[in-house]
Amino acid sequence: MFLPAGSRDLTGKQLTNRVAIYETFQSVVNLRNYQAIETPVIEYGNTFTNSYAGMTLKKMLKWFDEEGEIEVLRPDWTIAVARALSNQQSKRQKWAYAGSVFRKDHNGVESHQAGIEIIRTPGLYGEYESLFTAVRFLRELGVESYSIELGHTEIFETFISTLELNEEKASQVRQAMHDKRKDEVYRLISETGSEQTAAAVADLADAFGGTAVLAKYEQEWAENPKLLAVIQELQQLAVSLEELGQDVIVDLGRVKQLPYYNGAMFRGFLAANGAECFSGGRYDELYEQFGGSMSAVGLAFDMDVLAAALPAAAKQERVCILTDAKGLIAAEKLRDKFPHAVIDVRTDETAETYDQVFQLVRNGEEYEVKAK
Ligand SMILES: N[C@@H](Cc1c[nH]c[nH+]1)C(=O)O
Repeated sequence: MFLPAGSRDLTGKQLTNRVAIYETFQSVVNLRNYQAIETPVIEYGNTFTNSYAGMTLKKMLKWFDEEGEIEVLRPDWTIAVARALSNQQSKRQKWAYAGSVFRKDHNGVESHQAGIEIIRTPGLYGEYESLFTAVRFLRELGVESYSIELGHTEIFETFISTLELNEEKASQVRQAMHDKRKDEVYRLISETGSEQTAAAVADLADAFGGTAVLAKYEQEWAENPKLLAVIQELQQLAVSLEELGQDVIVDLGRVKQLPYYNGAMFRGFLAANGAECFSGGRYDELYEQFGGSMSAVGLAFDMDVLAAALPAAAKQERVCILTDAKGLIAAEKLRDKFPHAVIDVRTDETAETYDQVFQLVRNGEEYEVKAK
């Protein structure tokens, strides 16, 4: 039997690690007073494709329902949670979730996320809380070597808004910028006539690295209150993370990879393999579809990346109890003697390896335990 392209079965370390990681996530968010939320796996496509959410149907798993409406498998938690919360009376600010998202990309179709969303909080509270939760969670997992990258939607968008680009052109520039194809960025923008903006945006493709980049652009944009405010915001976040002992990098040329972001954006990268283990940002405008903008910030961890990166859980003692079918009850009782061991009760021999093997031998009505 075959699976559709992109679907896969999972066993072993990757799966066991993921379960353990979910447990750590639950305990971290419980201790920070997050409220759990779960949304259905099946939703209307429009929830994600409307002009506020901005996703495209192309990569979603979708079909028509009997009324001809497009339904999709949850392609994004953040939008689904916003929809759900807009129907709720709850005044809670901090929400946490865990489960699959479905998008067709190079990694397949299903990925596993655990995330947080923080709404209705003042100032930079949402950014701090998101980032601090990430730091705490990764520390609890024993992930030590990673960098947090800070970016901001309003740098690239401010430059772009001064140009009259149609949708198609704007998305080409965005893509070229995302791929850091500096020459292409310059070419596309200078075609519109503004060579000065073309040079400024192309330069942004190199504006990444350590936090010294912030100091450089603080000077460069000293006369531009909007960009200066962005730099100062990123500086505050960077300083707070560094105070917690965190390695911070910045990418001022970063473009939003999800259409709903409008503010600070952050990502976590594992030092070992450069894999992105979390990603998030501010998205106040997504809530405008429910009447009025609202402070909203969050991030989601890639549980598959984390599961692959963690070492296998510490080995537990493995015990095998061999018995005949009638001895199963006696074997069950024997478990109490090994409260922390992994115990396999078998009625047949096996090639699996154990630290200890016992045989239950019938002696009248009783069973005796013999070491093998
Ligand atoms: N939903 C985003 C992560 C996120 C959570 N909150 C804000 N952003 C993602 O899938 O990458």
